[in-house]
Amino acid sequence: MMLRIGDTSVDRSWPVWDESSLRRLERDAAASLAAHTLMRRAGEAVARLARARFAHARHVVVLCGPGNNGGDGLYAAAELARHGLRVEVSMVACGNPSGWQDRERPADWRWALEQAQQAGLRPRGWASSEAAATLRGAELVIDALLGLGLNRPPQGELSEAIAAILASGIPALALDLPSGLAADTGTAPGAVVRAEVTLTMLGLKPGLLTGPDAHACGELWLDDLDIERVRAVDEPPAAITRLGPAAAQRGLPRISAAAHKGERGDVRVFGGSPGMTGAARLCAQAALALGAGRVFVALLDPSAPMLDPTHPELMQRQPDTLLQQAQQASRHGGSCHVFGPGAGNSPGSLRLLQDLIALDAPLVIDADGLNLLAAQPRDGATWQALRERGRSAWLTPHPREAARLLRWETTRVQAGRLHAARELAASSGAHCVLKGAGSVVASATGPVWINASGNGLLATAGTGDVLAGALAAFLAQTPEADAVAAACAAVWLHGAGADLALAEGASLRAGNLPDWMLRAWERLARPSARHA
Ligand SMILES: NC(=O)C1=CN([C@@H]2O[C@H](COP(=O)(O)OP(=O)(O)OC[C@H]3O[C@@H](n4cnc5c(N)ncnc54)[C@H](OP(=O)(O)O)[C@@H]3O)[C@@H](O)[C@H]2O)[C@@H](O)CC1
Ligand SMILES: Nc1ncnc2c1ncn2[C@@H]1O[C@H](COP(=O)(O)OP(=O)(O)O)[C@@H](O)[C@H]1O
Ligand SMILES: [K+]
Repeated sequence: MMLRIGDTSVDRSWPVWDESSLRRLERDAAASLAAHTLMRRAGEAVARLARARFAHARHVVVLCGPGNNGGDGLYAAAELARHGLRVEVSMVACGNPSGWQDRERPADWRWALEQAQQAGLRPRGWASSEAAATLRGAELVIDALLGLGLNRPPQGELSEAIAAILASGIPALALDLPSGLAADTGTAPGAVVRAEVTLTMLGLKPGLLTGPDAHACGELWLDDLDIERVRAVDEPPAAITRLGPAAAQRGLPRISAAAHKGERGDVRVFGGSPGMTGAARLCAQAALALGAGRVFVALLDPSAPMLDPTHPELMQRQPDTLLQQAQQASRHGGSCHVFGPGAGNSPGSLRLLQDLIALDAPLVIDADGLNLLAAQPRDGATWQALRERGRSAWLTPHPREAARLLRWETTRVQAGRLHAARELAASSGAHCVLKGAGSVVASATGPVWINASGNGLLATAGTGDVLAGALAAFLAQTPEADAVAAACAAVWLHGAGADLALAEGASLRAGNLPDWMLRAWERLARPSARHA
């Protein structure tokens, strides 16, 4: 079965596999199949997609590397030649042709080379001096240089071939992964192919969904090579799961027809020190828009006006008053607190954060709340209280905030986003939403989700405050047992709103993001889901 990931008509909760799990799956599958079956299926799938997706291409160059990724490419080349296309095959970093059938080479690779030769192809070695000529006139280049086996920056012929693809401007169909992209992390240690389309085999890899170079994959397709075990699952989620609309839909708050405002959750937002009141207001406005029954906001700037005339529904209180209200209410459920947007770093802010951590209500810690936390010793009382609290806490760092919390460099966070999010969750006992393209939702135990929605339009001030407010609105309306599903819904809608804005060519700013999120919600929710 082959399909385009992101096609909403077939969206499922796709499991995502790290390299070692994929290798295990491959071994298990290969053990019960005739020799070379997986490579045959992979090559056939690539040829099928090449012919369908690049139907105009009559002249195809296939660049094959020294491992099984190259073997898949050789079999795909044979298939394309059998369909009458003009196909040229270049063997990159494969050494002298006289050694291609040496026993040290992978058996599948040697078999695929024979298949290509039997199809009438004459694979040639890579000639550095003729790099540009190798690709000249081609309408499609199939990148079968490196896949799962990347273990160091591409050098020599491999980096030359990647550079030639990049310089040629010819559309590239990457086989399994864009060559140079690390499957587990979405980083590129050196040059990386920028593919128009990637057809990945067997299962999705984290590095195609999150990480600084994940976007190198372009349009993403999956072929499961007809291995039953890797099919999309609904329940329970895999260890790592792609967060798409199907999963988001399951986490949407259910609003009963007879609901009253007390049942739709109270959100209390603490933040907005002098000069930063907008951050707390944006957060509160988002909580309101996303359906919280009542939203209270305490601004830490004592001179801030007590009314937001654009949003008279918001109830503004002094910080001490709102804290007292939170202390009295927190045991009754149906509320969520947010600490952080624009909160500053004064001793008073820290005390407030500590008081909120001590309460028995869900708590979202964002922005300055995370910076205050980062400045506290890991073995001190604040972190200890966070680890020991009974109700869920949510940390929503962007990569730099995560780096401060973990005491790492930001580049280290970005070089292993799943690892960073898990590490943060494990050390704090809280759930973590590591923001940035492909946001990662992780818990101390339990599965990790990688968000599939969102785009660069979100890279504008205040959109993180909106996420914190939306998250709080959903958590306040959801029983603790379903908190992760609700958070996933909020994270997905946040990106999906931006995707709708992009599709319509509209401008996006934090202030109108909640409206776009509601439109995304409208599209997602069947009437029965919203009003069940
Ligand atoms: N496992 C699966 O689930 C399935 C796998 N399938 C296919 O197999 C592919 C994985 O094959 P693979 O393991 O042979 O690795 P691959 O990426 O071809 O390269 C390894 C070779 O490259 C070399 N090399 C690495 N980095 C290098 C560098 N920077 N610069 C230079 N050389 C470098 C490395 O050399 P070495 O480290 O040994 O010196 C080795 O020779 C996978 O992506 C998919 O296409 C599917 O068909 C079925 C399901
Ligand atoms: N290129 C991108 N693709 C997807 N999401 C993005 C991108 N850039 C930013 N975002 C999202 O936008 C939000 C920005 O949050 P944050 O950095 O906290 O901003 P602020 O502090 O200004 O509110 C996060 O949810 C992040 O995931
Ligand atoms: K590749």
